[in-house]
Amino acid sequence: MGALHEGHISLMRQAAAENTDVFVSIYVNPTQFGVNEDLDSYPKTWQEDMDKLQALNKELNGQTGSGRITAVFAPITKVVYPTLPPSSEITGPGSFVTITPLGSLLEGASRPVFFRGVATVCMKLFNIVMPERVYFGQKDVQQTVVIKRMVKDFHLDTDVKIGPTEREADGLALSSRNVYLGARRREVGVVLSRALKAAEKKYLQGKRLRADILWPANEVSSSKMMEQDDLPPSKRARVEVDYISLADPDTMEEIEVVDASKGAILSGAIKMLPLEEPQEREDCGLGGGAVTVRLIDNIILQPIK
Ligand SMILES: Nc1ncnc2c1ncn2[C@@H]1O[C@H](COP(=O)(O)OP(=O)(O)OP(=O)(O)O)[C@@H](O)[C@H]1O
Ligand SMILES: CC(C)(CO)[C@@H](O)C(=O)[O-]
Ligand code: BAL
Repeated sequence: MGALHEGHISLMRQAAAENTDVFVSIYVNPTQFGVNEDLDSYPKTWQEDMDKLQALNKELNGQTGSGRITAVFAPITKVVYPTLPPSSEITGPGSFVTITPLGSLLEGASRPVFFRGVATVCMKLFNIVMPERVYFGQKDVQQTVVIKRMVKDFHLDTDVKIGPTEREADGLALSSRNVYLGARRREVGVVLSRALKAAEKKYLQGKRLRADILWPANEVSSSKMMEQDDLPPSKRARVEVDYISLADPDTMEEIEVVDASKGAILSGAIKMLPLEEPQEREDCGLGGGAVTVRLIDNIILQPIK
């Protein structure tokens, strides 16, 4: 969806290492945004994106045995949705791909049209470009599960490859939406990756029960929420937890016990609420701190042989 950062570039590097020709798609797909979501404020940085791709190609040209970015596919909506103006209503008309119940859980529960939009646009992109391999980031873990399921169930002839989540030094997952955070919310936003790390530690220590794994994550997030609530509005960055989940890696359904031979997916979503009292000369991020920023993250609890 553009507004490229190192997370996206890392996927392109991986694709270039494994293929001769890499197509980059840049398209902010309207059908995956609900009517009250942030389609209009989604960051668009076309020129900077092109500069980054050219810089990457320069770097790749100097490497032997590496492919390069051959094309950027940035269609207009009339090309992607040729028949009807696309609908973001759950009951709206259109030709859609739905993956249920997988697409209704977690991110799908908070964003009811999201995975219908994602599966639909990816089906279109795959049909147009006919890639031998497609590259997605682990940051959007449920999306990777949905796409793998779609490829399997619709017999699509492509390999789905997943690249690791790129992070800031303190653990915050890179995301195009981070530009809206500003310094105050940026500092608090790292709570999600800290909470998930605390839960992962329990799994690595041998815990397998849901309650034993998730309590430290809930503890980390609720103490951060309380700490911020107690600060004055001029200093705090309020945060709400949307969900913290421990789920089956194939179905994304919540589990009570982790089967260590299969592993599990720990994931979460938080909402950074608008800044209440932005201060003069404060770095409030794009939008002056007024945009609610929803952040997601996850850790895969690897199977233990
Ligand atoms: N930090 C990251 N590390 C690795 N891959 C990433 C990262 N962030 C995004 N990606 C992947 O890049 C691809 C394009 O994602 P997209 O354009 O939606 O960007 P995004 O940064 O995830 O945006 P947002 O967080 O605002 O949804 C997706 O496959 C996504 O999983
Ligand atoms: C898969 C995707 C490109 C569909 O628009 C989007 O959800 C994304 O960038 O993660
Ligand atoms: N990477 C997911 C795109 C979205 O949040 O709409």
